[in-house]
Amino acid sequence: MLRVVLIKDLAITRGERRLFSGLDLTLAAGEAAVLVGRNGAGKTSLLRAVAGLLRPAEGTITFDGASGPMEADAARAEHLHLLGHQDGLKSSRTAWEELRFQTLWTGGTEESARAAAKRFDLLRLLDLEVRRLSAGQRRRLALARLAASPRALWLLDEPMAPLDAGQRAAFGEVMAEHLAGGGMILASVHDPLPIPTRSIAIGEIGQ
Ligand SMILES: Nc1ncnc2c1ncn2[C@@H]1O[C@H](COP(=O)(O)OP(=O)(O)OP(=O)(O)O)[C@@H](O)[C@H]1O
Repeated sequence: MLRVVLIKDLAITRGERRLFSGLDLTLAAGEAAVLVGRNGAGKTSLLRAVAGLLRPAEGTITFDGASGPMEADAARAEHLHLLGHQDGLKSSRTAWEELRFQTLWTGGTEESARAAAKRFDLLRLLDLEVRRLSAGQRRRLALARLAASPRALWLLDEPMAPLDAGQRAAFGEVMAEHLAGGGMILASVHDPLPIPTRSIAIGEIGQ
C-alpha cells in the first residue's frame, strides 16, 4: 500500500517556458492537498508529472510504502488514479459496461462498481450509452469508477467543475471516507473542496 508521495525541488517546463521550480511537497496517508493558481500556472502539468506522463525538468517524485521506498513505475501502475479534464470514458459503451470494465481493470469488483454507481446516483442511467450522458453525469460516472477502484492516490483535475451542489456534497463524503481509510488526494482546483485540505500555490514568485 502506498503511504507517502515525496516531491522534491521540482521544476516543470512546457515548450520554452519554465512553469515553476523549487516545488517541495510531501503527501502522507490520510492527507489531501489542493493545487491553486491562475490558468496556465502548471497545476495540470504537475498532476501529469506525478502520474508519470510528463518528465520534470528538475527534481524528483518518489513513492514510499509501509515498508519503505517503492519502485516508481509499480507504485504508479498499482496505486494511483488520475482523473483529468477529459473523463476518459468510451462513448459507445453503456455507462454500466464502461464502469464495470474499468473498475475490474483497475482492481475493483463488480460489487464495488455497483455500490459506487448507487453512491453517485447513476443506477437509472446505467443502460445509457456514455455519449448520451450530460457533462455532470459523465463526471459522476468517472467519479464512480474512481471510488470503485482500490487506489490510494487520487490525482484529480478540477473534479467538481461540472457537478451540481448535491453531487458536490456526495463527492465530499466519498473523499472524506477515502482519506479516513488512509488514501491521499492531490487535486487541482479553482473552487475549494468540501474537505479539510492544505493549499499549495503553483506558479507564484519564488517557484
Ligand atoms: N504540450 C505542450 N507544449 C507546450 N506548452 C504546453 C503544452 N501543454 C501545456 N502547455 C502550457 O503549459 C502551461 C501550463 O498548463 P497547465 O494545463 O498545466 O495549467 P493549469 O494550471 O492546469 O491551468 P488551468 O487552471 O487553466 O487548468 C500553459 O501555458 C499551457 O499552454
